[in-house]
Amino acid sequence: MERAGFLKQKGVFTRLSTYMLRHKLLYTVLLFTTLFGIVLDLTIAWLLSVITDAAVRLDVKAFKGLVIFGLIYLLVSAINGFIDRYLKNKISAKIRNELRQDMMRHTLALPQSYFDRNHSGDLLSRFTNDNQSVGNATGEVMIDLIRNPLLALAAFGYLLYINWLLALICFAMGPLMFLTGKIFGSAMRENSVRIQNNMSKITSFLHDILGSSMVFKSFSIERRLMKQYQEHSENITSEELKRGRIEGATGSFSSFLGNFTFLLALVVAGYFVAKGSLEVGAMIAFIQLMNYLVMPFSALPGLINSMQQSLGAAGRIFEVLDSPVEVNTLPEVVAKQPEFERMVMSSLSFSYPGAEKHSLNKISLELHKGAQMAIVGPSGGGKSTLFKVLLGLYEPDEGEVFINNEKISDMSLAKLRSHFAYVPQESGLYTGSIRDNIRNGNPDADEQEILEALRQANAYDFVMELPEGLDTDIGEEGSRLSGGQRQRLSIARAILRNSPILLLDEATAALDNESEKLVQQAIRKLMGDKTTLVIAHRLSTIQNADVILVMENGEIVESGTHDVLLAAEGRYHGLYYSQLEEEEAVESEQELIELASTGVPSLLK
Ligand SMILES: Nc1ncnc2c1ncn2[C@@H]1O[C@H](COP(=O)(O)OP(=O)(O)OP(=O)(O)O)[C@@H](O)[C@H]1O
Repeated sequence: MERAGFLKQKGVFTRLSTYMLRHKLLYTVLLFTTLFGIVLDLTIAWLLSVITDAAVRLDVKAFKGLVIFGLIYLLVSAINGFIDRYLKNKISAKIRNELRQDMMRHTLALPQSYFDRNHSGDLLSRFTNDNQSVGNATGEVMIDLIRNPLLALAAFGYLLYINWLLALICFAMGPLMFLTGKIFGSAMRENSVRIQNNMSKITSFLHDILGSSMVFKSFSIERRLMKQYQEHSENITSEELKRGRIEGATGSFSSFLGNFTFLLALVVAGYFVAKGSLEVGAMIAFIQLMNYLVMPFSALPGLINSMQQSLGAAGRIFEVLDSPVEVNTLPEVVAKQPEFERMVMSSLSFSYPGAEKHSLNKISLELHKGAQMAIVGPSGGGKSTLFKVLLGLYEPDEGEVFINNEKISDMSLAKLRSHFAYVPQESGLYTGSIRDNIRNGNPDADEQEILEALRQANAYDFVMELPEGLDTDIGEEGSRLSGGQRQRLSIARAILRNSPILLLDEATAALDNESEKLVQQAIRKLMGDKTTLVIAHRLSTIQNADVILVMENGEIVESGTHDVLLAAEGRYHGLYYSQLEEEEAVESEQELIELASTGVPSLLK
């Protein structure tokens, strides 16, 4: 187990070094400043001994030169320190930036199944917490891991030169320090993994909650959420407290060893000075050098722990980077819209990974240029899944889809998707301006084309009334707009895309009559003479469709025009009349409310 973990970390480190090697030059300069820093550290010990000896010898003349030397030393040391810190930060920032971008490029290419399986909050945590942690490893921690043993070695060499017996006493604690690191290291590693997992859970939780403030407010579940958050937060605190205990034990144990050796060596050094076999200056230099020997050894276990934490974080990032992608390079927007004549689905079946039952079962249909096809049916019938397969988000288990006689499995995903303009149920708008959102339909669209699309989508007037017009920031997922406004912007985006087939997933959320009318008008303009495949939840909107398919349990159980299906008195007939009854009930309820609200004041008069 332990060995497997070590091998895994070794693999992660090798992987991480490919990023580090891209900055060979910076690392070389950093190595130079580090080595120079060690020389500067030893120089201080030497300077102390020279000043002390000059003082003991009452050699006043020597001080002028020593002061000048000291000032130059301070200047050089400050410059070296600046370059050293700057380079560490620069390398770490650059590697973090590269990892972030690689991760984003990879994430954008991940298949839909990845997003269905993994929580977006977990991904967020890898983009932020883990990225930060890896940055530390490639800068500060990495260099200190190299610097500290070198400093200890150099100090040991100097100590040997001063007095070999003292040097050996000091060096004897080395193995003990490593033992400390080993004892506490594995506890620290396990603790880090638990903290990272808890961080990922809390980020996922926050992501869900903060993205749906209306839900928690309307359900008044603030206390419940607070309690759940408290649990998540306390789990992290309890692990952090454990970390504090482990770090405290590691730190105090290693500084105990360090101080013990230090005192021992000091007593011996004092004894040598008293006996006259060691100069006072040499003893002062020795005390300084002791610090350089003790400090790296006592810092080493902590550094190894930090490195392990960072490698854990890097492992989580590489896990994402190793997840299979659906495309090797991010697709380009296809500038020229493809011609479309006919789409055929033949005996298409599909089950979600791990699911026992088919979500699509032997679906066959034909859609011709200009035709308007509607899909209706009970919830869970497979309507959205059909769209997902068409868009190439999932591959069918059996059967094929042909567009103009070409198998979609032989097309690039970019080419396949260029056939469709998709209007999702939930609008799918992003934080940013209206202009940016509409342009996602066609990044090359000019101002006139954007305004025209807004006009056709019945969105022009409301956008122009906003203080910042097209530049208005619509908030998270368009939260500063009404439901109907969001839908009309989503339609404008699809209009701008101008693809031959329109995939329209009608919103289930009911809009008020006025808003509904505006959206319906926009949809009609969007459909125009376009080939349309629409998932319809309100059957009243699709009575003119060329063909209506009724889907149930992944199968097409009925198909035909509105009149034919009504006459057949089958599933569609049942769905249609039950919805009609519901709508009538809602309408009469609304009439009663209106009557009540207009009637009450007149009674009061
Ligand atoms: N990501 C998924 N993983 C596993 N099963 C899924 C997934 N998405 C949908 N399903 C299942 O596939 C079946 C068809 O779902 P689908 O979303 O296509 O239905 P739908 O007709 O669009 O429903 P609705 O009208 O409610 O949107 C359902 O049984 C559903 O539970």
